[in-house]
Amino acid sequence: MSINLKTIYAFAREMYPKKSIERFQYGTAGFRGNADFLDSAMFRMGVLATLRSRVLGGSVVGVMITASHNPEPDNGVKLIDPKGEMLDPNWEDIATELVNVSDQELEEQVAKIIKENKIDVSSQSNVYVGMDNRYHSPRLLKAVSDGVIALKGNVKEYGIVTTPMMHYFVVATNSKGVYGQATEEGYYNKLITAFEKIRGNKLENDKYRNYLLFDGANGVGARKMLHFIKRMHKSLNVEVFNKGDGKINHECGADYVKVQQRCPVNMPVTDSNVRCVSVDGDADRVVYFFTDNDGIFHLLDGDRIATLVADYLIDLVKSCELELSMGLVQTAYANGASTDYIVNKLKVPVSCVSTGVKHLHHKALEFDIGIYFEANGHGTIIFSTKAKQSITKAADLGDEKAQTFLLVIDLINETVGDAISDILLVETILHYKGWDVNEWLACYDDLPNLQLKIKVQDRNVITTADAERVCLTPVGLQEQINNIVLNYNRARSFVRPSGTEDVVRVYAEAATQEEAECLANDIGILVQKMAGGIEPNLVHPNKSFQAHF
Ligand SMILES: CC(=O)N[C@H]1[C@@H](OP(=O)(O)O)O[C@H](CO)[C@@H](O)[C@@H]1O
Ligand SMILES: [Mg+2]
Repeated sequence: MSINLKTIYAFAREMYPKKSIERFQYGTAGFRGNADFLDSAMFRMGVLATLRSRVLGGSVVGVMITASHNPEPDNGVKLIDPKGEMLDPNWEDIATELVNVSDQELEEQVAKIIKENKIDVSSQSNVYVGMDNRYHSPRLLKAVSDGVIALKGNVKEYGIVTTPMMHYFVVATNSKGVYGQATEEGYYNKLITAFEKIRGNKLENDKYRNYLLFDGANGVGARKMLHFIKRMHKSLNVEVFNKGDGKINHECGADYVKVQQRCPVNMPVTDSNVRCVSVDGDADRVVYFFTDNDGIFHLLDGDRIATLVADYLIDLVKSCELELSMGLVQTAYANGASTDYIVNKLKVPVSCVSTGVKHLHHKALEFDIGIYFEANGHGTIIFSTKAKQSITKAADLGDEKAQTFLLVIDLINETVGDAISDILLVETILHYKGWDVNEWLACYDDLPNLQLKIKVQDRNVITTADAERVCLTPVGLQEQINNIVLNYNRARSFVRPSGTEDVVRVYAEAATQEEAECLANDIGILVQKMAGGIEPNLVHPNKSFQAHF
């Protein structure tokens, strides 16, 4: 097979010309931005995925088209490496260069990647592509596929799927079916079979009620949840809201509920103490919430899920009498109270890494059982080969707890955070414990906290170290943050440039809600002053925070 690189240039010039002069950066989760300007980046990512697969001996590489929690006009693209991980960091740089060259330079740039990585262009290449349900996703999916075809790679289109489903399909194929069947039906079967076997026939237990309200964020998660419901024989009674008739993520979804700390729209949370969940636009994150007898909203976020899961897995390991190392990975956004609870009560070591699941996943690989969750609800659990082998051995010897443990592993999408798999896991644990939401909430008290977004001229003037907890530049900013934090009780604050939006994020937590709000306000004003804020009224001096989000 010979490849004429001129076809790439012709394609690019005629069908996918570069429309934007703005520099793209492969960020926390790939390229993101207004969908009108992404066609060329999509085509080029199709080209790159083909080359990446060739470098890796024809293993399947995935491409997911989604802008996750971003607003409706945005879209994005990220590549999935063969074991389900995010793209290799060296290739993130290659991707950034490829997306930013002009149409005229494209042919030469592709030739350079081929040469530098010693790619045999006649070798096999296999790329899977999937997309979320944004109206511009089909157009962008075609651009990715055309990129693969331009380099004579094989492309398989999965249509509308969640991000974690794409990761699952990639791993299932590359593991030659050991991880599961690489079809939508195979995915549902794997999770539902494990869930229903663990749950058995008794659907309610003590205070646990078999009833869940599900906010689908008008994204792909809603329609996939409906597929689950159809196949689940009522083992989980779920009602789905925000199914897709409104704008994606608009006043709903996991990001809205977590950041605004309030219920999503169009969800009748009238009964108190009913478990509710919100997933984000591509269903890789989930947060729980409920309103209590006084109508007060309570959030059970990624930190809560992580602690619930850790507690349950510690019990399973103990009852199977296994020697396995366990670690929990968080980011600086984790609530300080959750970290204290994990270290002091659960006695599990905690690591703090930079934002973005690729960092958490990487760290979690160091443990036999690595639990990782971002506070926003994005996370999963991964098990080492040693862990799986010793649990399987115990199960084969007839240990019933070990048999349950294997089913729990099957229920978890180890390839990446998966909102629906995480929900099924949380429901399994709450059902096992016989808990309602109040018992779960009572594990520890969250420190009040707040996030602000500040628009600045160039967010990259802020650089950080120590898992983003310390600002290196602008010089002097960190010292001033430290001084402000001293004015508040149990306080912590940090700032970092977002990797998915053109903003600087401010995080603040303190002993009381009022203190957290004042602290966020002080730090926000400081950032505006020292990092070139462009909308001075974003941080309102009277501490009314509505305007910031
Ligand atoms: C504070 C926050 O929630 N940040 C999110 C957000 O990243 P930023 O780099 O903060 O924009 O999107 C990422 C991708 O979905 C997610 O991994 C991360 O946790
Ligand atoms: Mg997402």
